[in-house]
Amino acid sequence: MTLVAGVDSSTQSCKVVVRDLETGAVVRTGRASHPDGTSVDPQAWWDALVTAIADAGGLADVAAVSIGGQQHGMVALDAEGYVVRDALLWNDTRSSGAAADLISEFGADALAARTGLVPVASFTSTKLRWLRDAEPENAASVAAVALPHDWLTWRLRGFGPEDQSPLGPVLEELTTDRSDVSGTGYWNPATGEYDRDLLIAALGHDAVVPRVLGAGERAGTGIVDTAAADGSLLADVVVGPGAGDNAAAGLGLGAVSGDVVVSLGTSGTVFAVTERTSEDPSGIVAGFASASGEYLPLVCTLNAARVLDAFARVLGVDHDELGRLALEAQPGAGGAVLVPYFEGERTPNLPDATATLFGLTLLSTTRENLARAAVEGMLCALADGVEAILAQGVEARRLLLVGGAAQNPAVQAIAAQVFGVPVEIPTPGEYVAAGAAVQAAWALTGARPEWPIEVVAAPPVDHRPLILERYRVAAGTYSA
Ligand SMILES: Nc1ncnc2c1ncn2[C@@H]1O[C@H](COP(=O)(O)OP(=O)(O)O)[C@@H](O)[C@H]1O
Ligand SMILES: O=C(CO)[C@@H](O)[C@H](O)COP(=O)(O)O
Repeated sequence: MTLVAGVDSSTQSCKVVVRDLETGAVVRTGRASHPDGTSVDPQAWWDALVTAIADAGGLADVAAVSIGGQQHGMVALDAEGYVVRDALLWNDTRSSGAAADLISEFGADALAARTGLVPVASFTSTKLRWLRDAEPENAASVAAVALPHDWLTWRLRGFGPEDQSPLGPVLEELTTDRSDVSGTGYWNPATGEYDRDLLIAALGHDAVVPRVLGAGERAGTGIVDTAAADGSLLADVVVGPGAGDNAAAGLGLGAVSGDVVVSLGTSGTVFAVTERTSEDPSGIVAGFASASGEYLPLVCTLNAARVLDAFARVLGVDHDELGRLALEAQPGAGGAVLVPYFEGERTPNLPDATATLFGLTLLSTTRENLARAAVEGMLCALADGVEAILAQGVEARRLLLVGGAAQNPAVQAIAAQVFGVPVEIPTPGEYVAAGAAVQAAWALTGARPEWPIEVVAAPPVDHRPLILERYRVAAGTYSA
């Protein structure tokens, strides 16, 4: 049996899935946690990757591997290959002022046309501008800029600082892919080229940026044997291009025209695979590229699964019980409305906002209504995203619900009430890692594998417009 491996280095954890090349069947899995926080030493991701690989039984018998990862994080390297400072993650909002500065210097319309994006704090270019202004000494020492999956791929291939890697700090060996580079703010999805002027405007000087690989292209051959202490290499393992996690999930799901994916992980995202680039000067829809050669218009919120984590904690229950409580309440949660901007928010662009519970009365303040308000608030925050994606001309025959929180039956049922589109739940699984495994197989054989995806639930459409109407009134008070 030929085996391939896919990795999802996401915000909260690292997951490794080993699959049978022929059938796509999952053979082994491994997992390790990432530290909390929005500013993280990338070494923690490497340590988690090593642990997750060991947990998955190692990669010694695997023919190919590819790494999907959280998007946008700024991994700044000096000329010796050391990280200059902790990486600022996609959900770190300190660069919101830098985003506003870039917009006022270049204009939202021009930036949307040049990069597919209007800057918000999530995007890498704003983090570089923040570094230039807040930490000029660190900025001056930056020799290369990479994304989380680029850096992990480079390290796994054996590159890195002299004292930490067998092959040393060869910055020119950094690679990325179309999907992840499209979230930097200095790459043009229409031309497929870096926009060097924007990179220089952000960082203050030029730097090495990773070579951009196409779908199915190899980053190289040979990986570090993470089970060996001496840095020896597994010389024959093919390394795929890797991807941003959302694009990898799209690939893992085999998303095609008519599919809109809603992912409920740390972030909430809504996206579709399209033939054409998208340009949204309002900045709501990011015009990313897909991991399979097309495009990936995407809307992202900062507050998704962890909204439910917080309410489960406060109510002293686990996720299953939170779901049971939520389903015992009526749609609309007795008037309780949660606007869940716990981490600030990106869509709408309110980086300093906090969450608010509206509409509480003595009668409505029950555990059931609070649980339901949490689920409704998390989903309603994404409803505008679904509308914005459809406004880009995307057709939605069904919404595919994935990510940690999508496993919750209450989330599935309430999604069918909030979104006006049929909802389907694919077999529970790690779809980012699945997409990365697809890339590994593609890079190994030269052909995209066709592994089956099954839908295990399709809650009947039960549209309750009242839920979203009330939410919009409450959320509207933020921008008033
Ligand atoms: N049954 C469940 N109900 C609600 N939330 C869940 C459930 N299972 C996992 N989660 C939450 O999903 C999140 C992890 O999802 P995941 O898609 O792996 O996130 P990420 O990719 O951002 O790390 C965690 O916040 C976890 O608590
Ligand atoms: O910033 C975005 C998309 O633009 C996020 O979707 C990140 O890519 C993090 O993903 P998760 O860890 O939530 O899967």
